[in-house]
Amino acid sequence: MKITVVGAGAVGATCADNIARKELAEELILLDIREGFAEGKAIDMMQTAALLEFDTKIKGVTNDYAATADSEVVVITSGLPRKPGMTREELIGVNAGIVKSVTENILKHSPNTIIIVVSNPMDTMNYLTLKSSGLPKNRVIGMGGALDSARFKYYLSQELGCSPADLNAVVIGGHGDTTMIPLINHATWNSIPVTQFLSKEQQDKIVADTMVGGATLTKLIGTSAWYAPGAGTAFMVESIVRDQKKLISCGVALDGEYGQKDISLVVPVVLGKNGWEKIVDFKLTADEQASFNKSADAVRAMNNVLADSNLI
Ligand SMILES: NC(=O)c1ccc[n+]([C@@H]2O[C@H](COP(=O)([O-])OP(=O)(O)OC[C@H]3O[C@@H](n4cnc5c(N)ncnc54)[C@H](O)[C@@H]3O)[C@@H](O)[C@H]2O)c1
Ligand SMILES: O=C(O)C[C@H](O)C(=O)O
Repeated sequence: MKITVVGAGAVGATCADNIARKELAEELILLDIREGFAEGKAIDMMQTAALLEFDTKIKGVTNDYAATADSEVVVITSGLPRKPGMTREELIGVNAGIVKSVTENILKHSPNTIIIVVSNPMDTMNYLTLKSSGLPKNRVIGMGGALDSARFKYYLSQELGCSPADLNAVVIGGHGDTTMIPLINHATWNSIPVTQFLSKEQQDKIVADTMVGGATLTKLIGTSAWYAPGAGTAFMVESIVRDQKKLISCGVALDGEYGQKDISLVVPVVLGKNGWEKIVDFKLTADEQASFNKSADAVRAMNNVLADSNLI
């Protein structure tokens, strides 16, 4: 198994670190545009191999796409992160060009790969990759829901005083401060609805905190988060390369599912060796479906920027 991570910054390096620790690949290429950066990060990580006892061989390269040839999975994290006070959507101007050119270069050497898009604004960057790569839709997957669902579980566990691992909780919609939809009415604590243990006020606060989870960390840190984003991406990679068929919220192309078409939005999908293999219908209430449609409108408006800029 060969995996490539593009972008050796905070998220890309953390994702690579998680992939190596889990030994998800024999060969892991870390690629960045900044001279020597990925090489340095890769050597630093390889120097943990003796301590952490993993066998994955990590190699860093500067813009050398030939080194990525025949990767079975490629993770794209290249691009600017937001600063405090910014929305993810404000990154589109710079990141769309980066994601498009990275995708083109990757496909020259790995034409049948599975691409996981992390760069923001993720819903629109995943749509761009779907449109510009020509890959079958099941092989283009956006990371956002895995992270947002983990954050949702964190906030629920804090309020319930329980282990996040005992929770089932899912976020769908868009990966934006106002477009994500934490499905609190579907969330359970070892199969008991969490709504049985939380007041309406507590529920509303958990939902609101989850939605601005990324912005909260950006304000605290000064740039956006990377530990949970890197782990969330590796979690998806693991389900694909081990063919685990885990049900994970991911950004995927919708063709009528959840009432939407010609858009990438986050919905629960089964992830396995073929990429996303099945969209699972959560049977939304009328209110949840209305929120989903509103998120779709907002994401579609961002997607239109791509056409206006001749990127698709
Ligand atoms: N989808 C999510 O849930 C999620 C979570 C966290 C971060 N992100 C996004 O991921 C991206 C990366 O975040 P970060 O914190 O790692 O940023 P970072 O600045 O630490 O790293 C980005 C890296 O991309 C590299 N890069 C830029 N252009 C490139 C190109 N053309 N080819 C190869 N490499 C290139 C930079 O040199 C840099 O090392 C941002 O857009 C951020 O918003 C998304
Ligand atoms: O918040 C950000 O801009 C980065 C990422 O999308 C996140 O949710 O952590």
